[in-house]
Amino acid sequence: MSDMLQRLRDELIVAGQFFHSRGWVPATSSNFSARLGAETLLITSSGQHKGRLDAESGFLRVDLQGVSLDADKRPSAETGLHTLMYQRDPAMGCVLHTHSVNATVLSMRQSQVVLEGYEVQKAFPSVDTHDSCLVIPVFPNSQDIPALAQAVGLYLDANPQTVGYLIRGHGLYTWGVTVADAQRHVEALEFLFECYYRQLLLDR
Ligand SMILES: CSC[C@@H](O)[C@@H](O)C(=O)COP(=O)(O)O
Ligand SMILES: [Zn+2]
Repeated sequence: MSDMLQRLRDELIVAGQFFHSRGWVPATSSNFSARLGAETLLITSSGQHKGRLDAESGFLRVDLQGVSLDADKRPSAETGLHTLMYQRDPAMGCVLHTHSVNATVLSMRQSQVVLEGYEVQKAFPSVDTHDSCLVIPVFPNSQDIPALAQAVGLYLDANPQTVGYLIRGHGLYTWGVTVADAQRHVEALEFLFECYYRQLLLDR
């Protein structure tokens, strides 16, 4: 087993523990991946508790089409939403999907979440001022992952600055060059969703 695989696997295990401590990966929800090479990804296997990932059974390798390279293990049911991001960008290093209460509830009420005026928007490399606008689109949920991935891909073609998206009643997808970057983006978006939600309540 390569040093890189072990390092990325350990980083994803720690990310899962952190997300679990914050209540963002309930039950067996959520999935994580990281790039091992030009054509290979490490991804969580389906049905695992992401706060208690086992180094052996919790992960497998897939190719960029999502085909398992470890025959005895089944990749995440949402692998197509991960491979989409790596296929689009050779610099993509990590994709994280979480199921927080705020992401789930907001996605039921909004067609998009528009974040404006928050200092924490600067957690994203493309943002250098609070005086900016981050649009987080909401896609209808679907069990047809190839169709969902196609819809996301078309949106990203038209909106390449997008830093993450929501799936209605389901959760958040965000990404980064490294696991640390993607983890920071989950944390920033969760903070911003909490602020957005509280502002909606104050404005009622
Ligand atoms: C336990 S419900 C959540 C799942 O349906 C799914 O949305 C999810 O995030 C986890 O699926 P998985 O196949 O374990 O990667
Ligand atoms: Zn999910």
